[in-house]
Amino acid sequence: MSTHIGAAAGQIAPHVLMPGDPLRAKWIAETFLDDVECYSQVRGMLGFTGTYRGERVSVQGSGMGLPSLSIYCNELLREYGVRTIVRVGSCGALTDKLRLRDIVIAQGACTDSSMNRIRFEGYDYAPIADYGLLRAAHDATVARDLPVATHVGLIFSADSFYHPRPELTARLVDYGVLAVEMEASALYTLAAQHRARALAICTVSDHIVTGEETSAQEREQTFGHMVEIALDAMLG
Ligand SMILES: O=P(O)(O)O[C@H]1O[C@H](CO)[C@@H](O)[C@H]1O
Ligand SMILES: O=c1cc[nH]c(=O)[nH]1
Repeated sequence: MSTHIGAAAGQIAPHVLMPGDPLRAKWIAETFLDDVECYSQVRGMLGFTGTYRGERVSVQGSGMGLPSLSIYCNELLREYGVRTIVRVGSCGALTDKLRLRDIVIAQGACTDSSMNRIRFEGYDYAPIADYGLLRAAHDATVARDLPVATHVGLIFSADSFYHPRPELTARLVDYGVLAVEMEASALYTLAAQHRARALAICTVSDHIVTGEETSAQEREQTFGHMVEIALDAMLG
């Protein structure tokens, strides 16, 4: 058992889906996996292992924000031998090119977090997705002919959900950033450190431009297309 994950050695698969919401983790496990076992309930941050088309897959909640995700990623990568993590998150659309429920595959992640400034002593590091996963996820969206649009591009991993400086977010949009969430930058950095594969796929739950939003229940239980893409990419 690690400090924050109550699993024994071998209970977690090498491939992990990682939503922020632990109840989305439960929904994913119950909806998409067979032979599911819950391996952790520590702090309510649920973790499950099951099988998808015969392959073992785990689903681990990360909580919200880079620091929380970093705890779970560090423990998965250091103590449980995890090799692939695909975040299946929600995000806010920052541009009218995106619509509610569209999918964003995060090629790279900008951030206002100081975690990497501390890690790299002021140098800028560019956290990017694993190219093989990114390409496989994009191919999966084409093969599945999804009823929602998919966008590949930059995401902003913010420290604040209620951002105090929206004018700075607007500047990021001028430089091509599509959407805001709160974890991908840390996920990509930790995966690089541990020579693991990572990708973040997010469904647009809020539209910052139009003010549209989905309910908490919808964020928990209806963002299935990104999960299908993630499973195809991870196991394909
Ligand atoms: O729905 P999840 O995966 O938690 O992702 C997004 O939702 C949370 C904010 O509501 C943040 O964690 C953000 O990244
Ligand atoms: O971080 C997030 C996630 C969803 N919607 C937002 O506006 N921000």
